[in-house]
Amino acid sequence: MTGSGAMVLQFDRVTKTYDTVTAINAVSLEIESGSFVALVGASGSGKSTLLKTVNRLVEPGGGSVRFEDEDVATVPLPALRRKVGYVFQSIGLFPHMSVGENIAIGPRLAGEKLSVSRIAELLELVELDGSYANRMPHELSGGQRQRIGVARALAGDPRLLLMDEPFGALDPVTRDALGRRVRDLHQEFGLTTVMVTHDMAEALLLADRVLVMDGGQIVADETPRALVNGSGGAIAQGLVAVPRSQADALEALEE
Ligand SMILES: Nc1ncnc2c1ncn2[C@@H]1O[C@H](COP(=O)(O)OP(=O)(O)OP(=O)(O)O)[C@@H](O)[C@H]1O
Repeated sequence: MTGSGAMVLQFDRVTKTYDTVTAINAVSLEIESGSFVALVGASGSGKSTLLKTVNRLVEPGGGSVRFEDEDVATVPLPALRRKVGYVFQSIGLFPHMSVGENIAIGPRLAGEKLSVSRIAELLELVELDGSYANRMPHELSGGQRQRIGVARALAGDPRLLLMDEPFGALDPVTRDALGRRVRDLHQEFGLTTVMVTHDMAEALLLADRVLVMDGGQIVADETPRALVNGSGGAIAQGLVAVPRSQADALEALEE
């Protein structure tokens, strides 16, 4: 369910242009505290670029992004990145650091040392035993690495979680389990979560609100229920048609 009603993120006519490509075209958008928002759309529609304007991996050419009523352009980067957890597909664990050191890297860069018990606690949040802290990244499966990515994103006690195709490289069973775990953590910690995904079924099942991007703009902004019931326009419905036709095909196999 959505949260308190306060707006945690406010995009005001945010634009980003690369040479001749307008990756984001004057996007204005507000995201409510406690909501779980999925950002879907075709490849190249601007999803990742929009997400990265929040933690300033991308600096917009125009417009502004406000996080908790502060323009992110004016917040010192370490403080911003501490409050904003970030999980992405190629999780980028440092190969020569143990799992524990990888989890603790964000706080360490901000001058804080995480205790062994805090690292074990973070591992338990993603359903891994505390002993994983001593492993090296190459000793993990892809799903375990992605769990470490989530633990690392939570290490700074963020209030906002940004996820860019976090489960894209995972097998369907792991993907489903980790998606539901993240949804539970979102609820447990009262986070606001924005997740980029290619998978409309994942968006419909995990999010409270689904934003559809096309050509650098948001062309639909609907609840999953409204999308399933036909709202959102042609582009959104084109994306909903994929899981719908798969569900129909499965049903047709039933005896
Ligand atoms: N660093 C960059 N330099 C030049 N063009 C870029 C850069 N980053 C993104 N773009 C372009 O901006 C547009 C939007 O890219 P973006 O990565 O935001 O799309 P996306 O919807 O996240 O795509 P995908 O689903 O494939 O990850 C694309 O046309 C892309 O080629």
